[in-house]
Amino acid sequence: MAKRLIPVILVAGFLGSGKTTLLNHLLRNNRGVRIGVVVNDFGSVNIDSMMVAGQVDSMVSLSNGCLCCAVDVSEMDEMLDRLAHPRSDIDVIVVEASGLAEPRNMVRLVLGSENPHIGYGGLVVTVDAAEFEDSRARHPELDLHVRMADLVVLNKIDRIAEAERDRAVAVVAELNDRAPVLCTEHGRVDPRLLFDEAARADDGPRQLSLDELLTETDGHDHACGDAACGDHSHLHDGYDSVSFVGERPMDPRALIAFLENRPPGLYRVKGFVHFAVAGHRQKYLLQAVGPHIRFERTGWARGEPRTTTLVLIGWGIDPDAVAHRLEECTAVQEHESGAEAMTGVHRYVVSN
Ligand SMILES: Nc1nc2c(ncn2[C@@H]2O[C@H](COP(=O)(O)OP(=O)(O)OP(=O)(O)O)[C@@H](O)[C@H]2O)c(=O)[nH]1
Repeated sequence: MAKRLIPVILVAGFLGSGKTTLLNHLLRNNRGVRIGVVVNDFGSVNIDSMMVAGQVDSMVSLSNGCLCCAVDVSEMDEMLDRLAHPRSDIDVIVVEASGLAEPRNMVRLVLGSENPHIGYGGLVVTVDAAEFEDSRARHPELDLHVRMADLVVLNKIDRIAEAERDRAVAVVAELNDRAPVLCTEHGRVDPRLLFDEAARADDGPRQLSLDELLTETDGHDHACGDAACGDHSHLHDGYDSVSFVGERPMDPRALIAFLENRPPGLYRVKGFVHFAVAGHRQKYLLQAVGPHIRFERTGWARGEPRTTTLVLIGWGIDPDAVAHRLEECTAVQEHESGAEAMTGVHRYVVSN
């Protein structure tokens, strides 16, 4: 019997909508299914790969550019070849796109793959239910992404009231009456849904989305400059990212003041923070999506340098000015006392 094709499932969705959270959920609840991942981040520091590291055996990570136009089919093949080869023990590959990726190009890259061991397993699009209306108003491209999905994960429903959720479901269904819509908190999707879906790759690559790809026109001007990208604008047109690595600890008050008064357009901040405040020397995971700020306490690995590593993404921002403001948030010296300085941070700490 021919060896089963390894399905490649694409996970796309706007900045901060919950792709890494969903991926981590799948990795933790893999039910014995061996998952290989391709993680792509827009910044030069790949925070996403740091967030899934330790949970996954096989990972290929790409930073500093959007998979959808930073690589061509042969480069995508190189990545897939590292996970899917005759001796591979991987059952399924999940590709997490950057939050600015153009799913259509990602699908094209997988469908164009010459790797004989893989099959296209479908496109999952995550949607931040709380930010959906604002985001689609600012980025009409997001509607097209929902239309292309084989499964829509309407995430963060804990942040909205039931009526708002019903409205969001109705909008998604109107955009795409073909794909199931799952309402989730923290990306908690039943993995069987994806992996069962994925098993269909036995019958050859699924081409549901391809039909749409070939017929869909989104009416936008082409602004990418990459002929392979097709005739459309990109979410990452006009976006800038700043990668910040601070050797000196961060001053908690200054960092909170920065986060609460972000430069307009700075939509996404993620990474790890080192505060050298007595009793608070843990590694703090920082996540900001739109107006929401969140810290989680985690631990430093043995020997891990105590640095602050952040990626900041926004539209119309001045990257040098952002980097400068962050530099100003670094503390001149370690705070041996003054735990009260952490009060502002504590307002945003959530336990996992
Ligand atoms: N309240 C709430 N927060 C969530 C939920 N899902 C994810 N988050 C939080 O949203 C933030 C962003 O989640 P990620 O999974 O990193 O989002 P992402 O799509 O991978 O982000 P990018 O890679 O930057 O595009 C994190 O702080 C998550 O903990 C949810 O269902 N409810």
